[in-house]
Amino acid sequence: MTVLEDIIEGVREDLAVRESAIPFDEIKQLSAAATPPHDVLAALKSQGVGVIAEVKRRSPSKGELAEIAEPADLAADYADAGARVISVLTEQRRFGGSLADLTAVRKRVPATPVLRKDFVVSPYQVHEARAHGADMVLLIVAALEQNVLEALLDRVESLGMAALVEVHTAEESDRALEAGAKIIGINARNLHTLEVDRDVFGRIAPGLPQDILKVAESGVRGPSDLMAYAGSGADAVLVGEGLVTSDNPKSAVNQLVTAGSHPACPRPSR
Ligand SMILES: O=C(O)c1ccccc1NCC(=O)[C@H](O)[C@H](O)COP(=O)(O)O
Repeated sequence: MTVLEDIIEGVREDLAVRESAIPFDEIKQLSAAATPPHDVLAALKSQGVGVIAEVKRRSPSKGELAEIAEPADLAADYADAGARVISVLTEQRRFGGSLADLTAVRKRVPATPVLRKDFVVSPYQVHEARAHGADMVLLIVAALEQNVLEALLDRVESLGMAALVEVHTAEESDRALEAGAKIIGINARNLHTLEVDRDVFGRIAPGLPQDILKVAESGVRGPSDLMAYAGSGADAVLVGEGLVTSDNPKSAVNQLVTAGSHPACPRPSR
């Protein structure tokens, strides 16, 4: 069993518990009653290379990263420093996240789009994301059959949210395009082996259509990594570990935002 398969097995077990506590019809009603979502596409299309800043306590690859007693405080720092989107890892077993984290962040940064970063395999989780205030949902191509990917993408967009469709290979990027993805995240991390290869972005991004928003995920440790991804066509970078392990996460985001809007930073070619 690969790391990704192991994570998804746990995600399905936890999901079954939540589904028995709150039935599907009820979570649908809660999602319909939530405050309308932000326009994430518009936020990501604004000038320069954007920063998606992640609330990440721990990970399968690195173990404990940061305690993060108050995820809302961290998110407020990220937003103040100019992050375009706040990513909240809600998976519990391997990342130490929760839907309570998502709710707390949503409340604290009402003007900033929020991504539910999880291993979404069912429409229930999409409604759950919306009910807890998410504007964007991660869909991992490697974790989903094509028909399921397409149905989930439809569901996300029908609720007014945006999908970050994550790929790691050229074959997966073909599947993402086939499904109708508008925002494609190219993850440097192979979720089966956990190996990080920053060159994956540069191999896949140039083959994607110009109008697709391209997000470089994983392995950003500072402004020079952002600049390198920008040079290969990134519209935004998604950063977790480099921020939560910093002595000053707010300043770390600010440095990335400054680099992403600097005249020397390669421009996204939209
Ligand atoms: O981070 C992991 O170890 C990991 C393992 C298995 C599945 C997903 C994993 N991470 C999710 C992510 O994609 C990252 O949190 C995100 O891209 C930020 O990466 P980084 O800046 O390197 O923390």
